[in-house]
Amino acid sequence: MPFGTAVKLEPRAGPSRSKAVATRQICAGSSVLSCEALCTVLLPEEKGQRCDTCNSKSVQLQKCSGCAAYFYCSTVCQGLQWRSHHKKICKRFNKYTSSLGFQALAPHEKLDALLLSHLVAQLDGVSVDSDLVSSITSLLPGPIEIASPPIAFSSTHIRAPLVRDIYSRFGNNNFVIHSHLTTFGHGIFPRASRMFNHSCLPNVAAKYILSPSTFPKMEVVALRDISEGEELCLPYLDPALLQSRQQIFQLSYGFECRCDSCLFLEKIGPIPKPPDDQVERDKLALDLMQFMQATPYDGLTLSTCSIPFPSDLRPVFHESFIAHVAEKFRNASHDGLYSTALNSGLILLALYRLIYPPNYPQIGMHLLELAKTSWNTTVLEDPASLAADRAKRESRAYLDEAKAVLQTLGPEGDLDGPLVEIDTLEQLLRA
Ligand SMILES: C[S@@+](CC[C@H](N)C(=O)[O-])C[C@H]1O[C@@H](n2cnc3c(N)ncnc32)[C@H](O)[C@@H]1O
Repeated sequence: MPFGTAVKLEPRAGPSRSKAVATRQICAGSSVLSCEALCTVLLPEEKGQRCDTCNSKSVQLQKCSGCAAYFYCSTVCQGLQWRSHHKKICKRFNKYTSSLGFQALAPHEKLDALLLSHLVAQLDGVSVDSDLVSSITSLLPGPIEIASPPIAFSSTHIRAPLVRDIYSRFGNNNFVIHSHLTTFGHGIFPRASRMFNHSCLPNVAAKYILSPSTFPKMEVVALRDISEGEELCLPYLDPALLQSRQQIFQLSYGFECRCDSCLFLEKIGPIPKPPDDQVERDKLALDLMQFMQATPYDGLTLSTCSIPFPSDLRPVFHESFIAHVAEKFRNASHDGLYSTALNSGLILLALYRLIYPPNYPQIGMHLLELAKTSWNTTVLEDPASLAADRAKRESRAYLDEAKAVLQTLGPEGDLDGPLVEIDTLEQLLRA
């Protein structure tokens, strides 16, 4: 299968069937795959905020005059979606979404039902033997057979067994579409699904390019230099789901992850609950920071680092501990003491560096938040004070690091975003 010159498919042992392998050295920041969405659906809260075709945000969307349930930023986008699937769905849409069958579905099932409706309507005029249909049916099915939901359009051509066959690929192949780490829709990208297996220490990441008059495009970008022969892996889930991820892989994807990060967690044993007592929690965080300071951070996560991890620090990997630190940082950075924000922000940074691979977008976004937090302090302080000078230097340092990380992934998603914020903050720091 021709996937481009930098990547080829090779057989792989276990349930994964095949793997995407670098055919040559790939530099960090290079795009290894670019493909248009076959089909997308917006999250309900994004309806009317984004164009249903190109998914760009707009304040001047035109409603479909037929169903009043789809929104477009231009007649070009409306025409594209009309020809693609909406002409088959429009008249029946409101009856379908108010039907008991649709109403009884859980929110995530409703989203799948809408995406499946779009896809079946789109495939209606296509031969069942076509490359398009087989690009979906040749994907690996999920581990559990789930009845397909009612759909808006029943095709005499794409019959129920084929619809079930297609739906059985949804759970373990479809992608969430996001902008600057915020999910706004789901999409089907068969080429990317066919290629990439999962790793909790991925060396590539998916970003989405939104431009008017086209369907959203996925680009898969190298997060670090990749050697010839290395497997390219995406994260299927947020790697910070340290406790729950194996269960999700088993249930939704039918595999056990054996990446370095999972082997590391297996080696350190079960993750104990962190203490409820705030003083003890703070002590745990302090111990983590001392351990990190004593450990030369050379761009490796702990799971690929040879230094043994102290067992009394294991509770820092509890999902509740990470969530607690993230919330403390969020609250303090918006409306609290700089010292509290900086303290919790640095603990979160240490955790992210342990969990995520270098150049992972979460690390870059968090460094940018730290830079903004430091800058906000300089505004509150006397400009001539030592405290203002220190906060400015810290802001500069976090910003430089954020820039290096986020530029690896490059521009993505909505126009306003971290790269624009970096430019603005750079100008403020120069002034
Ligand atoms: C999107 S597909 C990945 C592409 C797949 N290799 C193929 O040949 O089509 C997802 C499925 O690949 C398998 N898979 C992905 N990552 C894996 C991993 N790290 N270990 C084992 N199986 C994996 C699982 O069966 C999963 O449901």
